[in-house]
Amino acid sequence: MTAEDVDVVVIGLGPGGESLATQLGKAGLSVVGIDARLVGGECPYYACIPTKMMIRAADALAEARRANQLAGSVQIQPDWAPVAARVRDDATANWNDQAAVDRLEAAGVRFVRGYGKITGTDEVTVGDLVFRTRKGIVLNPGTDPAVPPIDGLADTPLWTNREAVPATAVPKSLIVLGGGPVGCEFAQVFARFGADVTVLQSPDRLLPNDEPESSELLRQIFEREGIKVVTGARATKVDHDGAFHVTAGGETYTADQLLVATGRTRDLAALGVKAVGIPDDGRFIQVDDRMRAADKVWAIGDIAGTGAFTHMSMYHADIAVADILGKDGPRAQYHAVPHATFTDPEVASVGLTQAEAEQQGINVRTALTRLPDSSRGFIHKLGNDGLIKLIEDADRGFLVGASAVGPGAGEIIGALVVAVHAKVPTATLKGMILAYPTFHRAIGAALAEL
Ligand SMILES: Cc1cc2nc3c(=O)[nH]c(=O)nc-3n(C[C@H](O)[C@H](O)[C@H](O)COP(=O)(O)OP(=O)(O)OC[C@H]3O[C@@H](n4cnc5c(N)ncnc54)[C@H](O)[C@@H]3O)c2cc1C
Ligand SMILES: NC(=O)c1ccc[n+]([C@@H]2O[C@H](COP(=O)([O-])OP(=O)(O)OC[C@H]3O[C@@H](n4cnc5c(N)ncnc54)[C@H](O)[C@@H]3O)[C@@H](O)[C@H]2O)c1
Repeated sequence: MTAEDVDVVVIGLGPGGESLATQLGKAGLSVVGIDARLVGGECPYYACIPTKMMIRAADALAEARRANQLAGSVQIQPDWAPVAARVRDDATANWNDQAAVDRLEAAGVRFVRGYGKITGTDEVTVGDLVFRTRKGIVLNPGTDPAVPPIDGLADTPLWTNREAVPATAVPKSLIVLGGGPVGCEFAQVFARFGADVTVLQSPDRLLPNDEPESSELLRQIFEREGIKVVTGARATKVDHDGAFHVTAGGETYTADQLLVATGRTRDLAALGVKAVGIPDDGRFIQVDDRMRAADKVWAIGDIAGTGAFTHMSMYHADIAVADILGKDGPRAQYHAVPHATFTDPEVASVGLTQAEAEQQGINVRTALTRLPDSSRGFIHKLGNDGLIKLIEDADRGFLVGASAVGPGAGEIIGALVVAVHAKVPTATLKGMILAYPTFHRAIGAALAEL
């Protein structure tokens, strides 16, 4: 096979890879973008966008139910059909990426659908095509759902996010294995559409990467909504006889459907990373602050292990683009990475948790205020659950982390991202004027406790 010479090959076109390839193509480089599945990756077709459409619908139902106590009498007949149609038609164009391929090609990128592999220094093979790169290779392979090696689980008709997103009907009953962001978001959606949902989570709380107070509040709300939450429950056995029977923590739970949401994985050996000196036995690819993983190799997105979020993939892309184009762009820094889990209430955070700050030896001072105690919480009444927690470095006098749980917490956290990112002195934050009566005004109440 004769190799073709190009400037850059991008293996995997998740949100970051797509953006990077587009930027480099527009900058005049000869770029080949390779994806085995759909251009844009998990986020537009099986993750962020369709799941947030499902959540929008589930939240509309919850809000309509609240109207019964706030605004009269409302009759609700949940129907999954409009949700499934919106996911199929609006979010994913029936899982067709032609529009994304067209956009990429309009930017001058050559798109190849197939599984790309590094087959030598500066060399990538996809099917019977071989490319030799002048400037380098960018890896944006993202992750596949991880299905744990539980006795009896393989070969059952389980769901991961890739089957739950295209679902055309709501199961009567659902076991959700894993209480991280994926498990929690889906659990509440399907419960609000009438499924009898049980979450089995092996750690002792939901969303273990968030503050314990956030986890505890979400658990209370899930239980209030009729979702069964079993923590400390590591699944060890699955039987399927039409229904799923999952054994965890000595008990057996039965449901019509099982959704596995136990994390993500990527086979680095299949990507051929060893050919450029990158170890292929770990979960992630180590990168420096310019996203360099090896000589003339960059890795961006989930695979970099700095937070599996679309905003991180896009952030990495811009840094790698600047480096590839030889520009003196900003270096990656991770002291103010935000995330939001879009349950109701939303659970958002930025920077360090209290435990992480303490582990780093920071002299931590914390403050916590509850949204129902705020004026806006009092007005809002039903659905006002939430909190704001601040983590201050007391010696240096600025916030190193913060959490917000509540209606619109993913928006509230924006103000705290600015504070943590820019290391704004706590004294300066205390002088802010916050509009009345907003939920974010509770940040002021929390600051007053520091
Ligand atoms: C259910 C769910 C909901 C989520 N919701 C949110 C959210 O609300 N907000 C948020 O910020 N994040 C969310 N995420 C996370 C988000 O989807 C990812 O962080 C995001 O997609 C970025 O991933 P990535 O750029 O690393 O690559 P991915 O999106 O995983 O895409 C990688 C692409 O590479 C391709 N590929 C892999 N290997 C090869 C190869 N060897 N050759 C060719 N192609 C290859 C794959 O086919 C895929 O298209 C969610 C995730 C899930 C599962
Ligand atoms: N809104 C968002 O930003 C959003 C939404 C969804 C997913 N994501 C990202 O996608 C990634 C994947 O999310 P996820 O929730 O699948 O993974 P996760 O790793 O965050 O959570 C999975 C949970 O399942 C538990 N678990 C593992 N094996 C188990 C078993 N056998 N029995 C019971 N519990 C078990 C794990 O301990 C963990 O707490 C995350 O990194 C997250 O950042 C982000």
